[in-house]
Amino acid sequence: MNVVRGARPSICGLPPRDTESGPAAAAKLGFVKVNGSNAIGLEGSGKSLGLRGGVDGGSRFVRSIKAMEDPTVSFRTDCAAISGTNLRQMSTAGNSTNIVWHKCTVDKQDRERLLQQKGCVIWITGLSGSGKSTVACALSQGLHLRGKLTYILDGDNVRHGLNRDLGFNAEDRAENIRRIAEVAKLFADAGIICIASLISPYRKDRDACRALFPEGDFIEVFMDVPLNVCENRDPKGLYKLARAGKIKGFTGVDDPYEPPLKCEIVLQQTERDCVSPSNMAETVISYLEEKGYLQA
Ligand SMILES: Nc1ncnc2c1ncn2[C@@H]1O[C@H](COP(=O)(O)OS(=O)(=O)O)[C@@H](OP(=O)(O)O)[C@H]1O
Ligand SMILES: Nc1ncnc2c1ncn2[C@@H]1O[C@H](COP(=O)(O)OP(=O)(O)O)[C@@H](O)[C@H]1O
Repeated sequence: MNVVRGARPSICGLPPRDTESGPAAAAKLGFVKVNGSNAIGLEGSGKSLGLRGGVDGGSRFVRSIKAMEDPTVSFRTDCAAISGTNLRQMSTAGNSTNIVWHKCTVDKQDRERLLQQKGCVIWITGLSGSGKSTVACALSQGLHLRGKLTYILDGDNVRHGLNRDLGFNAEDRAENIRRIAEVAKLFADAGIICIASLISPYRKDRDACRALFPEGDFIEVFMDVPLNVCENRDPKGLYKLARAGKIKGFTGVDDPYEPPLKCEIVLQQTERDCVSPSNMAETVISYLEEKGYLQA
């Protein structure tokens, strides 16, 4: 029995760092806290480990860490394999020259096995007020209840931080969309189902995002809601301000919205036909199920 206890073993002559502690460090060592006591997962032992998570309204999921059941998973201890430095290939990306891609032995598939899902991005596009944020939340909730890990990148929210330097002219919108797509790509690589909800009004910007992802991993969802419905909702009073000329370049008023010509999912709503956000979320979840994204 290979029980790892105490401080991390030293790697390449570096002394063990006793500053590393907490759940992340414990997880690295194979320790996971279950109901307050330390349970130990054993590499290659064929034993699974119960983990409690996904709490909602009193219901709990008990899931097992598949990686720990997988006899092919083993720790590499040689420096080259761990650091990935045996794969040196100089490249250039944008203004960055002489850069080297660093590859790790733990990859996307390993993370997906652990999470029992496939990393991807659900890209929700549509007019302001079309219900993007609402459906993003409903979707996140629906997937969470199924024990799936999601993260929402909402245009409005990301503009409070990472994209606070950007406005709403075409160039800034393109940069806003590009950055969110790059972040979504990192989340997808982490094995997470990333939900991006932003107007993303221009087709060519959305197509550029799609090109960043492997085939199938960019799932474009169009909120097909007529402008008058969005304008009647106007929860933030922005259409009113735009019509009064107090906001310039407002999407749908004096800046264009280009609907997708071909996308994976259309969530349609008319004045008469009111579909609930949870029904819309179910449509997306069915798609994910059918395409195999809810399993590793
Ligand atoms: N000029 C203009 N046009 C459109 N929207 C505007 C504008 N100015 C501010 N807002 C508010 O910003 C939110 C849109 O941000 P996004 O990052 O989704 O926009 S974009 O994808 O870069 O076009 C958008 O949020 P939602 O209503 O949730 O879509 C608006 O609240
Ligand atoms: N399926 C729906 N049916 C009726 N109203 C909705 C629906 N989805 C969203 N809404 C309402 O429409 C308004 C705009 O929704 P929101 O999610 O903020 O849109 P967006 O993020 O596209 O700007 C909100 O007041 C919300 O409650």
